[in-house]
Amino acid sequence: MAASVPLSRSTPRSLTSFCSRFAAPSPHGGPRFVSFARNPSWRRAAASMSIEAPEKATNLSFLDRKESGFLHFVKYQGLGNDFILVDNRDSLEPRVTPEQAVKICDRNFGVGADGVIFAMPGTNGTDYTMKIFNSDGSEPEMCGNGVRCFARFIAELENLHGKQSFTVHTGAGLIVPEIQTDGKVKVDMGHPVLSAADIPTKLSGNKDGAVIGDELVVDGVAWKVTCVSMGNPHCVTFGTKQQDGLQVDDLHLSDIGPKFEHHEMFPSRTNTEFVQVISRSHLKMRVWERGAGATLACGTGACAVVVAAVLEGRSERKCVVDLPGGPLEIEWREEDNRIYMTGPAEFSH
Ligand SMILES: N[C@@H](CCC[C@H](N)C(=O)O)C(=O)O
Repeated sequence: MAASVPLSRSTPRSLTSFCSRFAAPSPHGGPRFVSFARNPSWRRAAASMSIEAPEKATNLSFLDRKESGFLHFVKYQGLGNDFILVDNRDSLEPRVTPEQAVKICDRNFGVGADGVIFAMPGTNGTDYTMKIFNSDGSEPEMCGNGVRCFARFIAELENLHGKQSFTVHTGAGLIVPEIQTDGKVKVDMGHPVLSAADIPTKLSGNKDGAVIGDELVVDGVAWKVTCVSMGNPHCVTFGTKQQDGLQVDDLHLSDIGPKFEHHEMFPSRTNTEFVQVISRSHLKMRVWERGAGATLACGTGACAVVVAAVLEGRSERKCVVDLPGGPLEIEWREEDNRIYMTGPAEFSH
């Protein structure tokens, strides 16, 4: 998306008033994204928004303006899961509140995105901290597609080229994305968490506390579910008790998704993945995300799907997972119990 919003006196009233509601103060007063100037496509598609129409003529691009009251941002997407990225490297205080994030993410009255991501200084010895708000303003622990976008954003901000790797502190702990020479990003997503209490789910689980192929009644239908946390909660299903073997294209996601998300068995709500097995190394899924609804892709969801498929004996540990926005490569390594996700992350034009 070319989100260029040069506000002027002719700016439509609706846009001006929208901007006024989420203009973020600049604590240091300096230009935030000086590095935008390096990349011509950023200069076109990166945007800033202000509470007021500029009065004075200037030769500077609006991206380089120093006035406080501008929120500078860019958009990235990973397989169509799209995010507004904000340079927050000077502070652990996000420049945008959850309420403002809801407005910015609105696809009709705002910029439109599945979430807002902040690039913050590192904590606990990491290079950076990633914070994210969902489009409903809630704050998830982790975001797989988001961390790939985050890595590309950092590389652009820091003017880094070629293979690069960072340590990123997230609500799910340490995450390590590595930009590959082909521009894709491979992410060490850490270990999956299987204990019901930690996911969290009230489903009782087996003797180890894991919920694998358990029954969950949703709207009178008994689904078979496996629950996995990738830092954030996931409920994965391959079908109902009656019908094992979903045709995911036939699902009415906006009907069934919210019923899983808000089910009483998930005290922190849940992301839900509906999965079709194409082969033992090829899965197809649709996702209903907590706090964002139906999205085109979910990285943590794709990881959870492979873990669930392995635990249910449906797939190998290395799979291609097809999402509506495209494929991700996922591997759950036996040697170290870590999950590796590889996929694209692109600047939104
Ligand atoms: N799309 C993300 C997940 C974003 C967070 C999720 N909605 C939640 O609330 O847990 C991904 O790619 O992992």
